[in-house]
Amino acid sequence: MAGALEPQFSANADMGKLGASLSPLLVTNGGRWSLAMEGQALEREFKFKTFAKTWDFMTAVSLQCKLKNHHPEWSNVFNTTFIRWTTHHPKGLSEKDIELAAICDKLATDFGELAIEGLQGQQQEQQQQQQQQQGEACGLSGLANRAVGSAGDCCVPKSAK
Ligand SMILES: C[C@H](O)[C@H](O)[C@H]1CNC2=NC(N)=NC(=O)C2=N1
Repeated sequence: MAGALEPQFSANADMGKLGASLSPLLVTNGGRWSLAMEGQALEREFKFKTFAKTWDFMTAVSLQCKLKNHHPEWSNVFNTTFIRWTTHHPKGLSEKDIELAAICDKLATDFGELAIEGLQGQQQEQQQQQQQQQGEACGLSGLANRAVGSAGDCCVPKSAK
């Protein structure tokens, strides 16, 4: 079960510090993010009223990615954006993933993120898991997975190849 996953931090991470900043982001602690990919990733969906708002949010996120030199695995259809933060090299959750996840939460609020009606954190996570089990290939995480497959080993420095 995704909720029972332990975070897998990338090599050289200060686990105590990362654990403390990660914890409030998680659905299990009242946040909005779920651990995925065997604890190596944080993911969630964002919904907005219109495509224009969604795209503005994604543009704002992309500016932060440029500033931090860190990219998400993400996909978008109409008013919904799926974002997964994971570090490709060294593999696992890093400080940048956690920092950018928190920035996404803040930006989403600024751009008028819609509340997921009637769903509390735990229920929301159950729904996400069901969606994963029901075949992510046609969902937004499936779209992001396809992009990951095509991008190859994007983040391995040339010296380590
Ligand atoms: C060479 C450059 O520093 C790397 O490609 C960076 C850029 N952005 C990155 N983004 C992510 N998500 N993981 C990485 O390992 C990573 N590495």
